[in-house]
Amino acid sequence: MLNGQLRQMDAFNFPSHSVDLATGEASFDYALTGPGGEVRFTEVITFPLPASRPDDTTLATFGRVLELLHLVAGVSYYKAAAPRRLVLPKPLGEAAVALVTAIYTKGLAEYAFRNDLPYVLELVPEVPAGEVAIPAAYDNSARRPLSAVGGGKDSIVSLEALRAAGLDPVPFSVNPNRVIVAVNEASGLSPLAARRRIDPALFELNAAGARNGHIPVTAINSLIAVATSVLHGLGPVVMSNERSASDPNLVWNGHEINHQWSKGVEAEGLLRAALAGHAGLTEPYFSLLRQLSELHIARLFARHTRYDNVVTSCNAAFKLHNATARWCGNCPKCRFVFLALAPFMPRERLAGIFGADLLADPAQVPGYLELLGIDAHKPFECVGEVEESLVALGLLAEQEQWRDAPVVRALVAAVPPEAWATASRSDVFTPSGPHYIPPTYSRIPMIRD
Ligand SMILES: CC(=O)N[C@H]1[C@@H](OP(=O)(O)OP(=O)(O)OC[C@H]2O[C@@H](n3ccc(=O)[nH]c3=O)[C@H](O)[C@@H]2O)O[C@H](CO)[C@@H](O)[C@@H]1O[C@H](C)C(=O)N[C@@H](C)C(=O)N[C@@H](CCC(=O)O)C(=O)O
Ligand SMILES: Nc1ncnc2c1ncn2[C@@H]1O[C@H](COP(=O)(O)OP(=O)(O)OP(=O)(O)O)[C@@H](O)[C@H]1O
Repeated sequence: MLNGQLRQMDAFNFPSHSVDLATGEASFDYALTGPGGEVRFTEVITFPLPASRPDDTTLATFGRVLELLHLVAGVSYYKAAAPRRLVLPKPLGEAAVALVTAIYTKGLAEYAFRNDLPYVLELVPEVPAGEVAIPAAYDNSARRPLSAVGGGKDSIVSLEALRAAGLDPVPFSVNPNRVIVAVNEASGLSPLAARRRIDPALFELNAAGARNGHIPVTAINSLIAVATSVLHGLGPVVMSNERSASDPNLVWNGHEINHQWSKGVEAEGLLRAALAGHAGLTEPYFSLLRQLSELHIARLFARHTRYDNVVTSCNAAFKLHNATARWCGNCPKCRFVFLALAPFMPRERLAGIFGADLLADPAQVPGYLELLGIDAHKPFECVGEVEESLVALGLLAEQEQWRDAPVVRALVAAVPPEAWATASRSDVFTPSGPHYIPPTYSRIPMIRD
């Protein structure tokens, strides 16, 4: 009955949104509509409040960022039915329309692929005609950066690079769980946090068999971070999205399918352009690690020992329900991060961080073959390129502490001779590719070595 009703939905709408500046609580309303009626949702995001009320210009900019957030955060609810019409609430400028279009097509590409819904990749939002007010310019580029912290190694590398450069970062997280709280405590810095409450009705629909799948969560977290930064009179939001996040997992019906699309450089450019065009923000958001490979970031992370007891990159620790305490030790991300860190730290230290030595366990071999491109496509997870895994394996084969580990031996034997030729150490450790790092930040020495 429920699914029958959802399948009849032909449009996704954005009825309203509001914010209460006394509590910091913003509500975002959504509706799936069709001949069978409508299903409504409300997402609530609670922003941390600044010590004093911001001036009107700041509040106007904050309001504009919330308008973009309303549109982008709708993906979670759109995906429960995937109707063919996406009906925007009011006229919108070109850059904002480009962002919204990409979020619902490229950001939902893995979802479209897995649910076999090719039309999702070609959605065109319906935008009401009319004038769009031009925002006042808002330049916060010289203020303290807000550094997004996800609990994993990448954001720790950024936080420490900003701190070492004297830029006085403020750590920021959405729904900090135990891992993130512990990472912030280990940093010794005073963090800000926003609370995001997905409408529980969505979980009920999921349990009843509604369409489900991956969404571009980084775009949502990024806009919440930008809104928080504006509200608190802070500077650019610094993300830790790496070079390989821009590379697709596979091509389907002529479209690239990228699990990490909203961490990629295309999404970063679209988000920046929409924030400039719609909210007047001149330097809102960039990834400090954009030109670095995962392996390069792993090398930088190995220099910091203060996070060893808390750092966790495994996605299972970040589930909304039934999260693991730390590393699950049996997923592509755990395997990849273990392999990436192994060349740069003592074996005991790495086993201590993970609570297990993954390269000592032969049961891990099939998963590693996948990462090495020997089996299937790149997994739908936040893992580096095949080249990075090959370079890491090559480095391990040269080290006494690792070369005889059962998994290392099995993998070295399994990699075809021609595959090694595609793995260039200098490519992996030389920063490259497009980026939006502003000059003050691109001079940070730690990112350059
Ligand atoms: C933690 C995780 O990996 N979750 C993905 C998983 O969801 P699951 O049901 O196992 O657990 P929950 O995350 O608790 O989600 C419960 C339901 O809520 C829906 N939902 C969640 C967050 C949200 O913002 N919107 C939602 O609608 C979700 O669909 C669940 O039904 O599988 C889901 C289906 O494939 C994924 O959508 C969940 O992914 C989370 C949104 C998530 O936070 N994932 C990140 C760890 C992640 O994958 N990051 C990527 C970057 C992707 C990007 O482009 O931004 C990465 O690090 O590579
Ligand atoms: N809950 C969150 N709140 C704010 N930012 C987040 C959150 N989760 C992830 N991010 C940010 O999103 C980006 C991508 O997240 P990702 O999980 O890849 O990074 P990470 O946790 O730093 O490192 P790792 O790749 O080791 O997991 C990073 O900049 C990260 O800081």
